[in-house]
Amino acid sequence: MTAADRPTGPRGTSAPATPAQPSFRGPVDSSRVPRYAGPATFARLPRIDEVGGAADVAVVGVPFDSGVSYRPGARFGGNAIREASRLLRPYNPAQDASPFALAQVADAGDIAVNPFDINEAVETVEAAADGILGTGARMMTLGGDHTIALPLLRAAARRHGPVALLHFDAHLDTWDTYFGAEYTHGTPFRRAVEEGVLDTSALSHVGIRGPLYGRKDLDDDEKMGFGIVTSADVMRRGVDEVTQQLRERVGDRPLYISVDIDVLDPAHAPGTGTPEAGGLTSRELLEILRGLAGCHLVSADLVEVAPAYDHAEITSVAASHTAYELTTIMARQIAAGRETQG
Ligand SMILES: N=C(N)NCCCC(=O)O
Ligand SMILES: [Zn+2]
Ligand SMILES: [Zn+2]
Repeated sequence: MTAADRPTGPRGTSAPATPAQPSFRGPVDSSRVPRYAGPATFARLPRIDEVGGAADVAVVGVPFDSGVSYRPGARFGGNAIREASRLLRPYNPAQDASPFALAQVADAGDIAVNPFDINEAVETVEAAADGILGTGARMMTLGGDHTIALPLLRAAARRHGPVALLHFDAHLDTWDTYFGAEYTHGTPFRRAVEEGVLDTSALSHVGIRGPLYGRKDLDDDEKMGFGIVTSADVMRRGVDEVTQQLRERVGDRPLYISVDIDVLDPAHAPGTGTPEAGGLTSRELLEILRGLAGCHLVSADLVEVAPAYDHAEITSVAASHTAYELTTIMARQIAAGRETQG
């Protein structure tokens, strides 16, 4: 084909054979710089200031655990996950994607929150999340205890409208108050329903198990609109059937995924504050998440990693892989959106 034969664009210019692919700054190359060297960022990715202060996916820490009802220590979770994530590699075979080449994923550091004033902490997280989502970024937040889901959901809803929620947890976290306190790690999703930040036609808990205060806990939860996939359901029905059900419930709504690491069995995640026997395996959790690829995931959190109770980084490694699957879903979707826009 000569130049004259080439198809031309509307203004007579030669149409490029393939649109230019944007390039993104990825992780430090672990074949050149030992993976245990240097300060930890999530997956050895650049800090957000190293990529011009903006990213497609911002990985953000929230070192806060003043909302817990039992063991403290989740304030150290984000940094434990960053440390454990040094071993992640750039290609994710389970989703056939190199997430950090598809979108700019960067570590946005920590939100500095007041450990002595929960109300102020909730406001600080909400304002910081507004700022990050306002740049057009999606958030992958590393907790911190589950209290932080409320301000994160408020910010997500301010940007997208009421969001669908998939909540992976041993616990319902739809209780009313503890010691009269409204903002705790056992109450974020009741507050979120009350405030109208959730799309109540698309709410599911996954991995629920363990003793409750009373039957009313379940009745209240159902009235709020939640469906429950128990930990035993995952075992009996299997990952594929459960994932299909979750996908149908969520549809193409803007989706928030909240993962409390205690959804995993204490054998798979001992490093957490309120452990419950009989949980998911890390394999089950990762497979369910992979099966959610293609959903419109706008933000996610991973909370309740308390490294003081961990052994050999079992919990923080599982958490780092969980965050990796979630960021892969986001990066794939960002790249797909870029392609449809041309
Ligand atoms: N969000 C977590 N991890 N736990 C909530 C447990 C609340 C309770 O102690 O009843
Ligand atoms: Zn929990
Ligand atoms: Zn929780």
